[in-house]
Amino acid sequence: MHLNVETLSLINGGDALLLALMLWFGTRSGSNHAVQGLRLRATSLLLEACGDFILAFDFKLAPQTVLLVGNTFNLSAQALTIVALRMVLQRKLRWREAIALGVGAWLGATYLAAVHPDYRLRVLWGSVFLIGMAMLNIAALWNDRPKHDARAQYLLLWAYVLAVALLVWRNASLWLLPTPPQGIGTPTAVNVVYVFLLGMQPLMASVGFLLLYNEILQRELHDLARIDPLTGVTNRLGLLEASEVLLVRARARKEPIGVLLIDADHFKSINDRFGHDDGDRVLLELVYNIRRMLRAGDLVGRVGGEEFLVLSPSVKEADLLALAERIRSAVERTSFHIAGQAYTLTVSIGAAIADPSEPDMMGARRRADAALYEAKRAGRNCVMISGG
Ligand SMILES: Nc1nc2c(ncn2[C@@H]2O[C@H](COP(=O)(O)OP(=O)(O)OP(=O)(O)O)[C@@H](O)[C@H]2O)c(=O)[nH]1
Repeated sequence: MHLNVETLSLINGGDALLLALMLWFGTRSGSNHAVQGLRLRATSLLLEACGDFILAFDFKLAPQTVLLVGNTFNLSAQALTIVALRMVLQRKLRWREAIALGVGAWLGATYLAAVHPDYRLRVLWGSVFLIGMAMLNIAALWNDRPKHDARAQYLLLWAYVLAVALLVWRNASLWLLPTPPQGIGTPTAVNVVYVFLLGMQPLMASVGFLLLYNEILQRELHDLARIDPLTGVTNRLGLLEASEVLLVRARARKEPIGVLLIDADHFKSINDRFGHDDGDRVLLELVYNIRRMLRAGDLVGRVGGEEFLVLSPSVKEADLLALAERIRSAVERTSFHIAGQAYTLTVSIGAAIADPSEPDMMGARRRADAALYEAKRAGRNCVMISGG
């Protein structure tokens, strides 16, 4: 079988076109920016396919047309991919940088083809800009990467690192070969390998994009399942998982964990007087007031309607009581604005200390519950700590 650059380009163009159509039709139902990113990627594949077809039929076209039009398609595709990837990752889009790199590459390649023809210099010029584009993608994938469950993100990152290596290899080969090719259409080993690997890039990058999209969706679902939709704090499931992590850490450090159970007093009367919507707003303000009193490592979660749990690692009893008192008094001093009127609210708090030797947090949670019950019985708006 004889595989030349034209045949490979025809196959590459067909692949890119098919991928573009699949990606376009497969993302028609969604509308979030990750989906818009995939659609932009489909558009860039379409442009890539056009560039490949130009190269496949270069024997029918004037060399200047091949160069000018082919480069326009390919560089636009690369620039769009930068923005598409950033859309999927929800990063700053960097349209300006993408366009500047594309235009810079095109102008230099055109000059080095029409005015001062030098194939090696032209490839070098183009490669510098393509490496710049790949670096923008690498930066998007590397910065703010999640600590866990980021396999697809790393995979795509390595694919771009390999693309940079391929460009370096191509240039090194061109400058070191005794008889370098005079154009990409010349059937040398370097050109064939380069075009072959370049042809795999639409498929690899598209699979990478889809894996990344799936990974981002999984992460969002994971977070959504652990966040209370009204207040934005951790829900019961999130608290359960976090308390296991905190307990493991507490055992390693041999330090206790403080537990606070905070319950709004007479919350039913707020709902009855002002309605559920205003009651929801009061809950949001209450959470804000609890959060602003916490230390960096503390965690607050919603365990029930108007009941919140605070986990405070590495605290002694006195510090925990001081924290509870700070929260109680902050809420008491706050004016909650409901229907244009200032309204005060109080909270009762039950506190308990979880010893790191305990098998789980359930015992401490029960003790905090009992202390909360005592606080309610004692007249509310106070803090009680479990005796053990
Ligand atoms: N607005 C709003 N109200 C809620 C929500 N979840 C629970 N509630 C209300 O919270 C109130 C809790 O009432 P109770 O359990 O009687 O407690 P309370 O009125 O705060 O009285 P004490 O706890 O005994 O001081 C009920 O009216 C619930 O409808 C919510 O998400 N939004």
